[in-house]
Amino acid sequence: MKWSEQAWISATPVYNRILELPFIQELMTGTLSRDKFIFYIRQDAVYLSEYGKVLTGIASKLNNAKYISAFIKFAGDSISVEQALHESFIHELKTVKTEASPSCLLYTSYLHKQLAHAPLEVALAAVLPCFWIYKKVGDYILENQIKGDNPYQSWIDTYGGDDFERSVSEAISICDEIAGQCTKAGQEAMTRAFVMCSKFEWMFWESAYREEQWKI
Ligand SMILES: Cc1ncc(CO)c(N)n1
Repeated sequence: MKWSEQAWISATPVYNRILELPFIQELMTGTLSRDKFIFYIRQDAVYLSEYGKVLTGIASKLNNAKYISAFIKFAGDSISVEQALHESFIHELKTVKTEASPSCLLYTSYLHKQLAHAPLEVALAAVLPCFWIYKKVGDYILENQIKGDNPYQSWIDTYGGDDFERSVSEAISICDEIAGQCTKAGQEAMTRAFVMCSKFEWMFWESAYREEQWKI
């Protein structure tokens, strides 16, 4: 079995809980409150700018030209997606700089920590849920939504469908090729990071629904 197949099996209970989240269910029906969605988009802008830096950092540690250009492209895409979503949902030109919520800070700090201190394959596994879970959630919504006026359709179309699919398959196959050169213990460490970041994806949406604030 490929590493990715086994990693997905390990993360499936978390993925199923993500689909049940009110944020995802209401995003699908279009009933999600605009305030909750805007809170999410602002936090996601913070997230994506850190995520782009982590992807660039991974690129700088890779040795294979094909992988390097893939990760540089992923980093560039994360910036353009952020800009496009920001423009379509937050129309004001100047937005106040958003402070990361506790969940957003936890997730981005974990990614930076893997990049700084973990073996490269573990950092790779840590960024994979960002691709794979979004793709699965985007497809789930596209398949189950009742077509009509959904104010969040451009978000759904960004992650469901074919364009994002190519990047996701490429990220999965790079992880599999690198996992193939790792020991069993190395692959297990990859899976732990993959499951951990899948939990952070759950936390990110769950915290956006609550418009999570700092308690102090
Ligand atoms: C929190 C989060 N994870 C993954 C993605 C997809 O890139 C995103 N936009 N935001």
